[in-house]
Amino acid sequence: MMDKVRVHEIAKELGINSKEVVDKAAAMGLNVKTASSSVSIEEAEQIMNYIMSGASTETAAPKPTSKAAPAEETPAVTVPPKTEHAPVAAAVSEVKDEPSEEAPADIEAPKRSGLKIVKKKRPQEEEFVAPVRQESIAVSSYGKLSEQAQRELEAKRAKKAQSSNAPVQKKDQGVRLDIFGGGISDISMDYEEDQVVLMDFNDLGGKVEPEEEQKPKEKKPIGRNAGKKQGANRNKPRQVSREARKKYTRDAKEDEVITHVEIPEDIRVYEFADKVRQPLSEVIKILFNLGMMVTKNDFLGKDEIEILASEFGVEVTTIDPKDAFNYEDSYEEDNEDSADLEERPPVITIMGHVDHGKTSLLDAIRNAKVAHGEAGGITQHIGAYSVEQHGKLITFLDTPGHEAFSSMRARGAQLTDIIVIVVAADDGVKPQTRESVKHAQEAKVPVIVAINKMDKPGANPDMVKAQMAELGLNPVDWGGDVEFVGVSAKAMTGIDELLEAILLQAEIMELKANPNNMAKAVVVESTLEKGRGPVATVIVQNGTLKIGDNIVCGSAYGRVRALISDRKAQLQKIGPSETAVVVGLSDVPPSGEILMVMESDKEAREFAQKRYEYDRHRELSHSTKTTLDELSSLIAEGRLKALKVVLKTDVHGSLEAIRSALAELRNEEVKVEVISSGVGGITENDVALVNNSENCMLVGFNVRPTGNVNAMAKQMGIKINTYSIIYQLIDDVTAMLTGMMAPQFREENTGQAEVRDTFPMPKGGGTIAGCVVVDGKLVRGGMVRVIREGVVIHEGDLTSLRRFKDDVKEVTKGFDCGVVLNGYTDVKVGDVIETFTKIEKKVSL
Ligand SMILES: Nc1nc2c(ncn2[C@@H]2O[C@H](COP(=O)(O)OP(=O)(O)OP(=O)(O)O)[C@@H](O)[C@H]2O)c(=O)[nH]1
Repeated sequence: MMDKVRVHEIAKELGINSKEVVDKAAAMGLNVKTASSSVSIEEAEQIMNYIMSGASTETAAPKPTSKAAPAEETPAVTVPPKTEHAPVAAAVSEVKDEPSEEAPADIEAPKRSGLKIVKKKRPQEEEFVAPVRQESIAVSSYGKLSEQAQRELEAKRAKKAQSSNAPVQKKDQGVRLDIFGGGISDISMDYEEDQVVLMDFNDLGGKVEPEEEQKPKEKKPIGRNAGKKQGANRNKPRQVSREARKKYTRDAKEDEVITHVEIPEDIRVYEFADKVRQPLSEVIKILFNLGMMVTKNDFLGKDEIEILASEFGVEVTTIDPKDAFNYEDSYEEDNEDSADLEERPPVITIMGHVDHGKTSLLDAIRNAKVAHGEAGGITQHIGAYSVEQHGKLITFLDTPGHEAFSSMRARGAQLTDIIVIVVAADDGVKPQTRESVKHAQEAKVPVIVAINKMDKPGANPDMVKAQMAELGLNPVDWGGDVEFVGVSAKAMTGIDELLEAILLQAEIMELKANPNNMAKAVVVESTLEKGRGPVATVIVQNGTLKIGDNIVCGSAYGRVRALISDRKAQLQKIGPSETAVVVGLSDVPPSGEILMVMESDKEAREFAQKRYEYDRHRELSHSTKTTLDELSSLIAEGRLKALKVVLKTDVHGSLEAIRSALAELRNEEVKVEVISSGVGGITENDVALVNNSENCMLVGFNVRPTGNVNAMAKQMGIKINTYSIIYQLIDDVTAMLTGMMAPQFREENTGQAEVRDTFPMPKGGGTIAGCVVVDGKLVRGGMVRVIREGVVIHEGDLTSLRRFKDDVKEVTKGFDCGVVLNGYTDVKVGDVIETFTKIEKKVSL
């Protein structure tokens, strides 16, 4: 039996928002605070009556006798003219979705207002609005509706079909309502309604007499608004300003036949409402009814858009807002047969398991080649470098392996031509080796295997070959197509062979680019440098990047002021597959971003600006959309213990890599929450932030705190954790997280004894169980449980364990003993007593 009604149900019934109902109910003196507060049916009726009539039960016009019919069932409002109270009330029940001031059904004004209210949603009924799409499922580029949504839709459609057959719809009845008692321009439609106000030419007999609309303004309201104050307060219940009404009226008139809209894929609730010219509350209501709680700033998903489109009878096509700043599309790719295409150097990424020698190999290659190059060439770490082998260049990406590679791939920047997988000859294939192979296979990038540490006595290249062959990489000398080269980064052997193999592979691939095109490059690493500002290491994919070029790079733009090589040489230009640090950007771009040369400074600036606005827009409106199901998991999430981290790194690549690694450190109990992160040194702000947060760790990667920051941290008792190896950082954070986890225990049973007899203790002190140990041993100091016929009937402590009259620590199998249980006397002959200890387990993530 339902004898309570919730506020939101009343609101839904009335088609207004819950807050209004709460306010009204409170004004009536009812104890109603939120949308989920409940009231009795009588109170609900009073509230509804009050809201509809603007008067409380005592003063209101006679109550509608039946519950208001759903709005959909009343496409044309039927208010017979010149009728008094009761019919007015009936009319009220039919137009319950109307705001109270909109349909006063002014008895003295029903002459020839020449207006009628029709439902916009039913064009087949109302020839006035014929262009409105009737098809309920809008054609769109989106995927299919979810099953549940589909069912909801079906149900709604059935309901609609039913209601459209209802006899109340008599379009030619010539229904007239004087809305607001004003002129046409003043006529408004409730912004929560889907009705449009149209001239009713039937009633006017073809003559429009707008003058008549002016008069009722002064007239005394009768009917729903009868008990209400006049004048300024007349429209109070809905609080819709005249301007707002005008606006909606105007919009409605202009856009009443919206059948098709173009929307961006990422559209928020209020933007969608605006686009389809529907009240925001209506959009929220529809989604709410489907169990989706959204706020106006939430982004809509594909299914939600489908549902809404169908509800509003609007066809929706999505456009990509990113098109506005997608400068990449404007790049004129070179025709494959173009005579301008020239051979370009290969770009190599080295991957492999930790400690198998990636860094050593990169260094070995670089050192070997630098020594041949400019004398004393001092190299700097810039994230990429080129070496020369027999007059041919090879560019190596020198970034935190997988992560940088993945993040670049995620951004669609396929930069790497060949992947060199390093495997230690003495260690063989390990988890990260497999991961590297997987990466390469997924990206369809050819692989060369460098078997490193060949200098070690335990080196076993055949083992490596066999293991790699198992992963699908068959060595050339075994009849496969993958080059395996034995090297030693330490002894500097095999380096030339490796470079030869790379060049050979590159030759097969026929890598080409057009050096005469405008440059298109990919950011490998970026940072903010003192004195130079934002700098980005780029690798040119096509064209030639020159000093003075106008460039755009995501939301950054500028002019190339300097190009610096890894050997600190100032360059004038860099061609395809070449790398350099670019100075002159307005901001630090993320790795993987595409840098492109533009015709003009203005063009570059515009693209960057649009991108900046887009990014900002997205950032400001983090979606808080949740379904009811998600809500409970969010609540559960709130119970998660979070280790907060403030993270600073030297370059963007590491920042992204560490962030994503930290995000993975979680289980059902603990997680990492990076509350602030950035590229650059640790600042006093960072220390202050950590100081103000609970469970917070300050982490720096390849950055060191300076004097002031150190002093401040010391004073506040904050530890600054700095690292230069990602794995150590992750290990430390993992240890911290583990420390936050609740201890877990493991039980260890020590033994069981059978109760053979029981004796009452002197002075009623309990029961002594005379037992024989049948398995293991009974021990004192641990826990005990009593088992009767296989069922545990008691668990607790052991008060005493005795052999004859002596207290003992333990009694082993085959011996008798007396056992007294703490607070438990109901031991019976035949019970089994078991002692056990709880051992704390080492928890791990
Ligand atoms: N004997 C021998 N040791 C090597 C060789 N190459 C690297 N090592 C040693 O192996 C260890 C790991 O080398 P790294 O170059 O740091 O390995 P990595 O794969 O870059 O490791 P991460 O950067 O931690 O992923 C170091 O102690 C090196 O000195 C080699 O060819 N022979």
